[in-house]
Amino acid sequence: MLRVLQIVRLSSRCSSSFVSRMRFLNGLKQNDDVCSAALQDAHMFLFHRLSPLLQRNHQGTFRTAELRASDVQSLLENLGSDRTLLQEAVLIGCTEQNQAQFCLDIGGLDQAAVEELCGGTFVDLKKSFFLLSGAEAPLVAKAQALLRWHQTSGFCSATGQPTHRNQAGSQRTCSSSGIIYYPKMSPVVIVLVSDGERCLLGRQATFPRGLYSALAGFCDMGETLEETLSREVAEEVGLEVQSFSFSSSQHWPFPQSSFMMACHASVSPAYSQLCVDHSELEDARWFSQQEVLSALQTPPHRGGGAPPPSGSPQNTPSLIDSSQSGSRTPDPEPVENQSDLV
Ligand SMILES: NC(=O)C1=CN([C@@H]2O[C@H](COP(=O)(O)OP(=O)(O)OC[C@H]3O[C@@H](n4cnc5c(N)ncnc54)[C@H](OP(=O)(O)O)[C@@H]3O)[C@@H](O)[C@H]2O)C=CC1
Ligand SMILES: [Mg+2]
Repeated sequence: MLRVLQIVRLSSRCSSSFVSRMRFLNGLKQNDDVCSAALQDAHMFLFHRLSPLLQRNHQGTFRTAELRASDVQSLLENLGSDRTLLQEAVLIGCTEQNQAQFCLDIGGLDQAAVEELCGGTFVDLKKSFFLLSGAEAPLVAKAQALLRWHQTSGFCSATGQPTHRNQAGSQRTCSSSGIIYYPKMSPVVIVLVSDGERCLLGRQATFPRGLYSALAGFCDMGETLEETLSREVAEEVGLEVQSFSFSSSQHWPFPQSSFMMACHASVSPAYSQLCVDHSELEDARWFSQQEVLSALQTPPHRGGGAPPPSGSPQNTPSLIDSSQSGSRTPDPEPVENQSDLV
């Protein structure tokens, strides 16, 4: 308790609320007792087999279900589950008021019973991205990535012995060797290539029909950002990048955790002839600014792979990189009709 007070005092002395929140979270990761105390009064994000629990409000928009740790404890009691399940919750952040936020996967419980008791629905993460606000989607993505990491990291890859998590769930330690494991993610570069007039988009055979996106690729061990970018563009479309600039970054939970770094790159118009590697991409093409603008104004097609809207589907992408659209929220409609992502 003394340690809790020390951390609260340290936080309150900081002038910036951002600094205060970061210090508070770091304290929870470092001290299991402090973290346990924060868990008792935390905001909880519930998942069922990695699908988040969403609730629909009066305006018809979706939000993550607002639950406190005490609500989850009552839920566990109601369903005859072990109350200690709450200890498996993983820290994902904190509110502006330094209220800890945790996530918990209750995949062992009856899904329909939990949905009825909580007045919500467990929704596939990809579909949730279309329903949640730009502020909530990244938090839910982070939560799912951490829950998945814990579910698949129960044993040490060096000794084969069980690993044990700290209370925050920010690391796991091998009980035999003492090796500490941290949540893993793969760095990926996603790049919009331009020849000064047009931009280059490609599609993999597995993409939903009509979807084109910027080129992307995993970083090889030892590569810099610019080396990955140049290699991927050379490998996938046979072009040599002249210059590039960093644009933004995003965590991407599909299919495993990636750290996506988005860049713009330019190639010489004189050397813009594409030589597509069809083992990687089904198609890649240059698109004019007008084509991109009209595609972005076309609503995403619904129904998981339904054909793009009529017009000139052979020449116009119906979705451009919708995979980066975590903050894009279409009009609410039945969850099962939301469009697919990469
Ligand atoms: N436009 C796009 O392609 C978009 C991609 N993304 C995300 O970016 C990621 C990377 O894009 P993608 O074009 O698939 O990547 P790559 O162009 O690098 O091609 C994927 C292949 O790279 C190999 N590979 C190398 N390192 C890894 C690793 N750490 N994890 C998995 N595979 C690896 C695998 O081939 P092998 O098994 O033969 O070694 C895999 O099939 C995707 O997983 C996707 O989630 C997101 C938005 C858009
Ligand atoms: Mg690729």
